[in-house]
Amino acid sequence: MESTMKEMRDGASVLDFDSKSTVEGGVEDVYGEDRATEDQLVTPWTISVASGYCLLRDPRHNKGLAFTEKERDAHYLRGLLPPAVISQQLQEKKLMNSIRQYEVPLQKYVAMMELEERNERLFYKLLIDNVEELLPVVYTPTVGEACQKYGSIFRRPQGLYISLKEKGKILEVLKNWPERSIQVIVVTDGERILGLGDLGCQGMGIPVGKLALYTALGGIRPSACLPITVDVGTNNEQLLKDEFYIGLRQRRATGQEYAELLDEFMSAVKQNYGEKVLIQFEDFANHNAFELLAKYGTTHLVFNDDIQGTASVVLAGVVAALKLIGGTLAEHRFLFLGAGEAGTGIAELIALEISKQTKAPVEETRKKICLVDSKGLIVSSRKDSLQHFKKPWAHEHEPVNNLLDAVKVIKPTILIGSSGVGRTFTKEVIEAMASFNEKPLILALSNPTSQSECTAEEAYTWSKGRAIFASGSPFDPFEYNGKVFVPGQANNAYIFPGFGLGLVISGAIRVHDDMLLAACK
Ligand SMILES: NC(=O)C1=CN([C@@H]2O[C@H](COP(=O)(O)OP(=O)(O)OC[C@H]3O[C@@H](n4cnc5c(N)ncnc54)[C@H](OP(=O)(O)O)[C@@H]3O)[C@@H](O)[C@H]2O)C=CC1
Ligand SMILES: CC(=O)C(=O)O
Ligand SMILES: [Mg+2]
Repeated sequence: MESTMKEMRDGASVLDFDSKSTVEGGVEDVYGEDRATEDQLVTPWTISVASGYCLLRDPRHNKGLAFTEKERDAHYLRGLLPPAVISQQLQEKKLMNSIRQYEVPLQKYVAMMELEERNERLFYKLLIDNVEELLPVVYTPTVGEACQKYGSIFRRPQGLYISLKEKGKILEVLKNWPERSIQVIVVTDGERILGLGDLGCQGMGIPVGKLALYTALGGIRPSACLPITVDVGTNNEQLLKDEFYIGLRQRRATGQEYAELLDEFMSAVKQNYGEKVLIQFEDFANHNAFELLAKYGTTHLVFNDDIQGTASVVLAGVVAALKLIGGTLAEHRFLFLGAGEAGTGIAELIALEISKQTKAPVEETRKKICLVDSKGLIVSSRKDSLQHFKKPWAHEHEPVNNLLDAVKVIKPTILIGSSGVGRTFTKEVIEAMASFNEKPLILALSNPTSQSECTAEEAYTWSKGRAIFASGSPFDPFEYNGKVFVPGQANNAYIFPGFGLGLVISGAIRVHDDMLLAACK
């Protein structure tokens, strides 16, 4: 052992390279480091001990200038740091000062990601202590722009990439991840990133951001969190042409090829981490999201954040808003713009809760809720052509082509935007809501800010200060007629970290609707 270690230090005779090597090509230096060819690889050896120079480069343990005198002695750090010892509190102050100086949100994002790569404890300290200020940086809206530009800002992998190239080897890929005790996985296939569409492999920013919140808001150890992007290609032409694109350069696999990769992934996760690992599906397109949830909901500990997390947080928001707008849940009429994952997920949980409260069957309570999609109001005459998750919402009603007309005929008390399309709550729509509601509840859930159905300013101005408003991405307080209105944020971030924590610490192995209702309360 002794001699092997010495040989490794002295120049890697361990690998038994000599001048008679059969390796063709490659340029050789005295350490044999450049012997690798494409056919014959040189195994990269590192001796990893968390002390000295390596310790300063290990984000899990590095404290930078906050290492105390005693720690500097104990961990062989003398001389590797300037003499000043700076407390974590002061480090935090310095970093917040420098982050505040950036005017471009993406620069703040990059600064935060660099900090995470350098000093993980400090990263989480900043995030926890300044959550209101930094949530829009590491999460929506800035994470949306980060995903769009991920190819350019990508430095080091922050999670696992499992692509079609890894088919048949996913279990091995999972074993490449340095941590063993994984409790929460957030996985995306990048097809519906916020309201920005298909960003392929660059969707990785989303699982990374979501898991940062699992730690900052849920208290799950960072090492127990694993962000994963399953790359089955992208249909985003711009990315396919982008020379900096980091993903598979092919159109999306579908059908059996897609299902088989996902199936291998789900089996490998269970085999590697056991039955109690939580898998959160995030930002899949709806044609896969509902199917994956139905398929794996009975065999794995999974939930879909966009369908179920959003439902839980929005129901909680509506129930809280009843204190302002009055009435019981059952006394309200709901209209949605957008009948996808978020829209139908929220609608179903509201119907379920009304059913619980009133003892009416859920088939009846669903009738209090109407949804508009890109083709107009969902009505029974459209039933045959509807995707399965829309069918329960195809009520008996005359066809209505657009949102404004739907608002006028249905006269909802609560209007919820989950369309992914910005500025769809027009002046006419908000004015109509305000014409028959003393306090219309307006939720513009779509992310990021550019896709919000309306801004806070628009909701308050067009309703003459009467709207109760919340949005998926945050808006600043707005002053109208001398009164300051503070908009709420309706985002699943308010629930998934706590929900996930509950699942993990309770030892649950399946997620049930009752848990979502309990979380909502
Ligand atoms: N605040 C939060 O916590 C959350 C917010 N979201 C946001 O919600 C948005 C939608 O997400 P998700 O439900 O998963 O997406 P989906 O793609 O599943 O659903 C989008 C829905 O909007 C409809 N739609 C699209 N364009 C229009 C339009 N111009 N007029 C009317 N309807 C339209 C679609 O219609 P059709 O079916 O006819 O195509 C579809 O029904 C995204 O922006 C996402 O960021 C999502 C989850 C959580
Ligand atoms: C918040 C979120 O999950 C989304 O917009 O997709
Ligand atoms: Mg999402």
